[in-house]
Amino acid sequence: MELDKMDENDWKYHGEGNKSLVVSHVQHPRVLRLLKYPAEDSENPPQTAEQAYRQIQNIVDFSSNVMSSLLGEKFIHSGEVVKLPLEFVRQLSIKVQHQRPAWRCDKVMDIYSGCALCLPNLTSPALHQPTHTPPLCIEIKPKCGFLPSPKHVSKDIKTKVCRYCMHQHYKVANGKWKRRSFYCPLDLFSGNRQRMHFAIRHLIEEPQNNFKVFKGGQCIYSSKEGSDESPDMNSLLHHLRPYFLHTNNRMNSHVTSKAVLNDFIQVLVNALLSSGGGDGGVVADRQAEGRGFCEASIFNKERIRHGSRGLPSDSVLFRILQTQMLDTLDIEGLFPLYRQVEQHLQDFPKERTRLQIEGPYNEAFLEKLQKCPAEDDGSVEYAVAKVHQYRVAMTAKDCSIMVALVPSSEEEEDNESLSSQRQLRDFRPPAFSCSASILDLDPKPFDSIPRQLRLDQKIVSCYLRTGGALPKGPVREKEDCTLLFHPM
Ligand SMILES: O=P(O)(O)O[C@@H]1[C@@H](OP(=O)(O)O)[C@H](OP(=O)(O)O)[C@H](O)[C@H](OP(=O)(O)O)[C@H]1OP(=O)(O)O
Ligand SMILES: Nc1ncnc2c1ncn2[C@@H]1O[C@H](COP(=O)(O)OP(=O)(O)OP(=O)(O)O)[C@@H](O)[C@H]1O
Repeated sequence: MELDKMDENDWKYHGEGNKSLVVSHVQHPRVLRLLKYPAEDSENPPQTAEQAYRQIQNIVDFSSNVMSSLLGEKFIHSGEVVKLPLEFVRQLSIKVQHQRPAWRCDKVMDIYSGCALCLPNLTSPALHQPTHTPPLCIEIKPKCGFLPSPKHVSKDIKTKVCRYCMHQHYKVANGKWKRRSFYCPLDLFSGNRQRMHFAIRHLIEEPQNNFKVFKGGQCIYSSKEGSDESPDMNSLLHHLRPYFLHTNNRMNSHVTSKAVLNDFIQVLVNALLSSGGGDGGVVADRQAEGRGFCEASIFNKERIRHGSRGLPSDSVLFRILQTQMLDTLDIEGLFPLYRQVEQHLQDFPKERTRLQIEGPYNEAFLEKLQKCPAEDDGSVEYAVAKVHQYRVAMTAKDCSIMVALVPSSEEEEDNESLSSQRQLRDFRPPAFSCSASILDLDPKPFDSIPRQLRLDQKIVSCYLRTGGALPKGPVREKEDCTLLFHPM
């Protein structure tokens, strides 16, 4: 990228979250991720260019030195900080403004620092030689996949109903989303194919900010926040159909919509479970302790035909779950330790640096959280290590997975078809090369912890007030088998 020859016409709006706005290059497979600030700060940027540069460098360091070691290098693309001409950034901001969703416009793109994070465009993968059919990329923000231990929570409901399912009630009550999603992260992280299939079907039905589909780098399926309408599933099926026309080893143009959707979900489940040659060990403790099933999930436990096999030990979901589970105390158990650290920093402000509260996110930081004593010995080191662990777990609870499905080239498919005809008489899944990456691995600020506690309390009390009635028995059998199809 020639930084002195940047032209806003080479870039287009790609997407955004709460903290950053992403533009993609029109020709090369890369994106720029720019910081956002609250709109009221637009006249006076809240930090200097040097601070913005440091913030983005911290993101790179946290991703490459800390999260990469916990999640596995093969899933991580940390990118690099780039300095951009200010005029380019200003023009870019004007260019993308009209494409931004209204509900994200309470924040503005940073046009002052000229700093951005340059990353590979994970929606334009080049795993194989280019094929005629564009790759499909599926972005899933899975959220927290386990229930907290009863030891640390004050409300029993937290050990029965997962945070995501409770949060849905709060989000609908506050108008963030019009409809509740029946996706449950504990089903996705179960490692049980039926439960995972079920979870993904509910992500498709009500994607919110947890599910998007890209085709050839373009977003073709996502929720529009605040909109009354469900996303257009017929349009999604229309896009997916050409990828899933093979049944019984034959091209079949009469494949039903249901079959297309089932095949799509099956390929996605396979990609999420793919172990990349690992030993296939399983997450045992979460299941055994009863922390892997949420009572609000509408998946009927009795439908599990085969016991859960757990997640393969180097699958992307396993690595994310293990990292999330560094939160061993729940926010309620962690908060007193946070207060202890806060008090210590008030008494000894210089300790902030030694304890690496705002980084640097280097090997020493990783060591601090990995070598945390098993028991609370009352030391500030213990408290800091638990806070660091909690923050890392927060990042893992808020990251997204990008699964790339690249159709095999026709030549490869022909060869594969010959061998698979010998092996599989009745079903040949579509041939894709799959890969998974993890995105949005920013460090969560130390002082975001009190907000976590307040939000936790609001979510639980809202759930107990409005939605606390758990589904009774094996309910919604019908719902868990039926997706709403409209004639195409
Ligand atoms: O607190 P949560 O679980 O609602 O997560 C926030 C996300 O909300 P979600 O529930 O996924 O819609 C929220 O996502 P949205 O803005 O709702 O798309 C952010 O990811 C936020 O992270 P940050 O403060 O921008 O670093 C997330 O905040 P953190 O708690 O991870 O800091
Ligand atoms: N490397 C990438 N390649 C392709 N698309 C990307 C990449 N990074 C981000 N995106 C897209 O941009 C969107 C916003 O990015 P990201 O999730 O990093 O923003 P954020 O502001 O940190 O989100 P959050 O709301 O979770 O804080 C993502 O949902 C994804 O669709």
